[in-house]
Amino acid sequence: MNSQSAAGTEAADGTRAQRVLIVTAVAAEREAVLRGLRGSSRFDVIAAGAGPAAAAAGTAAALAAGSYGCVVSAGIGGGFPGRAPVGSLVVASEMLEAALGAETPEGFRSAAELGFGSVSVPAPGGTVQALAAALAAAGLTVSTGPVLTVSTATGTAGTAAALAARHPEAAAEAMEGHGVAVAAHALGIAALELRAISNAVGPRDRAAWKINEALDALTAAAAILLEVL
Ligand SMILES: O=C(O)c1cccc(C(=O)CC[C@H]2O[C@@H](n3cnc4c(=O)[nH]cnc43)[C@H](O)[C@@H]2O)c1
Repeated sequence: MNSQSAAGTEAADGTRAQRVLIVTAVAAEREAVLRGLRGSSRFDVIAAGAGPAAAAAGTAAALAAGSYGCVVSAGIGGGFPGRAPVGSLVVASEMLEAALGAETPEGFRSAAELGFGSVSVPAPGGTVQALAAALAAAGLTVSTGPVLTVSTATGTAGTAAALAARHPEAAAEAMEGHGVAVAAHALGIAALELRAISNAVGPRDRAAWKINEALDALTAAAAILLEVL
């Protein structure tokens, strides 16, 4: 007899049986995650490509080929100033599609405002809190909050301000989380998003991105995923 929770499937002997799929965008992120997982056979890690479409398609294909209890969108991301500093980690409370909508003379109208239905997939709250607590206990800087999925990385102060005004609780932005979550949700599988912050959301300064620092944080966080999921 197994007891099921968002954080895992615990067998009668106390062992966890849940298989976990981790979806990154690029190979460097996949390798960073694999370093942290230290060869655990319970986790599969794929690099599905950048953007929500590639992420959703890659996730759906992997879920069709295997049996998983949980899916994690993981990688580097941009942090909203004052919420998620460079080098820190963000565990998403929800994976929110922020780019889908329409321009109007009065400004951007979101897909939700246009009546397209929900553009947000909530993460399982207990697991989010457990993961954030475990990351903090390991000495890592972590915050929780919505992570926005965008198709164009923010590159101006104006876009950053507009996004922050529309989503004042947002902690980070990246390009895949909502796609991964929609694919998982369609199969009734819990989805999480974990971002290591490489840059601030704001005026583009690619040379200033701390990619290696963020990949190191991602490796450290993956080691904690082993304990929590
Ligand atoms: O150039 C490299 O060495 C390198 C190593 C690892 C990752 C990359 C990427 O460019 C990853 C692309 C991926 O990163 C996310 N991301 C990061 N910052 C932002 C942002 O400010 N806004 C949106 N997305 C961001 C995103 O998920 C991309 O798919 C390069």
